[in-house]
Amino acid sequence: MPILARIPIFKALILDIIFIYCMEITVDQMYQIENKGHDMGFLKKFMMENAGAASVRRLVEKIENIESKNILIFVGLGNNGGDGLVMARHLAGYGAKVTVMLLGTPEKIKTEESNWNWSILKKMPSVKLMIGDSLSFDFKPDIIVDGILGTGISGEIREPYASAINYINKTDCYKFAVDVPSGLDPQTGETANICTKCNMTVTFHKMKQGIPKRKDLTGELYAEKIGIPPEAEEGIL
Ligand SMILES: NC(=O)C1=CN([C@@H]2O[C@H](COP(=O)(O)OP(=O)(O)OC[C@H]3O[C@@H](n4cnc5c(N)ncnc54)[C@H](O)[C@@H]3O)[C@@H](O)[C@H]2O)[C@H](O)CC1
Ligand SMILES: [K+]
Repeated sequence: MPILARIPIFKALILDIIFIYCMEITVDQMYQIENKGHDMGFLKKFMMENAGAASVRRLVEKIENIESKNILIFVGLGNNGGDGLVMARHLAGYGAKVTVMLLGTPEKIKTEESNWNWSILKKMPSVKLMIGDSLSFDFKPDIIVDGILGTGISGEIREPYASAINYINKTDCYKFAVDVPSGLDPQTGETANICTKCNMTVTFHKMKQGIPKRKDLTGELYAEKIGIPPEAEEGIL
């Protein structure tokens, strides 16, 4: 054993570092765990539901009088956007004034679980749905939810996501990131050409290695369980 590790305070520190490191996983491991959980029968739509619900719980804990707030939710066409759609439904349940801005057209939504959530929102007049790339709104948001890009990010940010990220950064309000601020690579902690700067970030299942390196962009940071069976980690972690 190295000399320093024999001194109790250093031993505790080394154990702490090992513990924190083990708690963090790679993005690739996250996708493998998610797929294994899905194959076990815990479907991705349930994970998405829990991700959106856990995010809303954190937001409601943080913001007083959520029912009086104008909340603008930007959603991308992948599952990060799907989590944003779930949040919209839950926030409407709290009585908040919710507007969803889908960055694209509904036919381009990429996954079954996101489509499923979009189709529920279409039956909910309590949530205002907008599509396309216009960034003009007839209200001032108190809160913006960034559900644009998550673990699926690759390369420089393309339109219309880039303009939405710029809009978020120049708007003065509370900003909440779903899973990871859009533009931040959750594996490396590096940013693309642009990235949202948020007040709170809720990531799912376990912390991804790059995210805690960028507390300047995440704001308050939490990792929330979303119901994936621990057995889904077997052979992966
Ligand atoms: N961790 C979990 O168990 C769960 C995570 N969930 C959420 O799902 C996203 C990951 O979803 P995925 O569809 O794989 O990726 P994204 O939503 O991040 O987007 C992918 C989509 O975006 C386009 N894209 C990629 N890079 C760019 C770019 N630079 N510019 C423009 N567009 C880009 C591309 O077309 C991709 O297809 C995760 O973060 C969580 O939020 C689940 O909901 C629950 C389980
Ligand atoms: K995001």
